[in-house]
Amino acid sequence: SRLLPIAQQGEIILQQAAHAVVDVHAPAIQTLIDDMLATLLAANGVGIAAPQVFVPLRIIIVASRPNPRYPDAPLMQPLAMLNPEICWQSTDTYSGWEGCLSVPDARAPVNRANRLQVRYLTREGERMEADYAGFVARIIQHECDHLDGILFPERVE
Ligand SMILES: O=C(NO)N[C@@H](Cc1ccccc1)C(=O)O
Ligand SMILES: [Zn+2]
Repeated sequence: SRLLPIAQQGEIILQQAAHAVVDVHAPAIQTLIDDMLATLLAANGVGIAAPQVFVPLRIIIVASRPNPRYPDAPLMQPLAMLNPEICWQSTDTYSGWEGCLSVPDARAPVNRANRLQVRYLTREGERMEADYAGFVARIIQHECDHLDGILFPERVE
């Protein structure tokens, strides 16, 4: 895997909507997923979206785990979600601290839905629907915002 450059706030790519992946099995898509994961781990991140590495595709990786930046984060296997769609989210929201690999040295409390249901394709092309809550649900909302060109400071009330 390669470490990819991470777009910083101000890059136009971060303000644009990304496009759906058509061929999940394309070698370039599989390589991109591997490189996004390597880039995320090297940055001690818990999530990343393809536009952050200058690729306007609807691919996110969710990889919560305790690390120096989020010591209380729950541990999960890193998960690539292709063409993710939040198909339901709870009306109850809760505030939590967020950061972004594209917005350096910024942390702010953001209100997010506490629970959600997301439909996505796995990197193997399998259609999934799953429920998430808490910090992992927060990461998913943060990453799906990137796919629509929204950065977390725009969510700060
Ligand atoms: O920039 C990203 N993701 O886009 N990475 C964030 C993800 C994130 C999301 C929500 C709360 C905390 C952290 C990070 O600091 O690892
Ligand atoms: Zn981000």
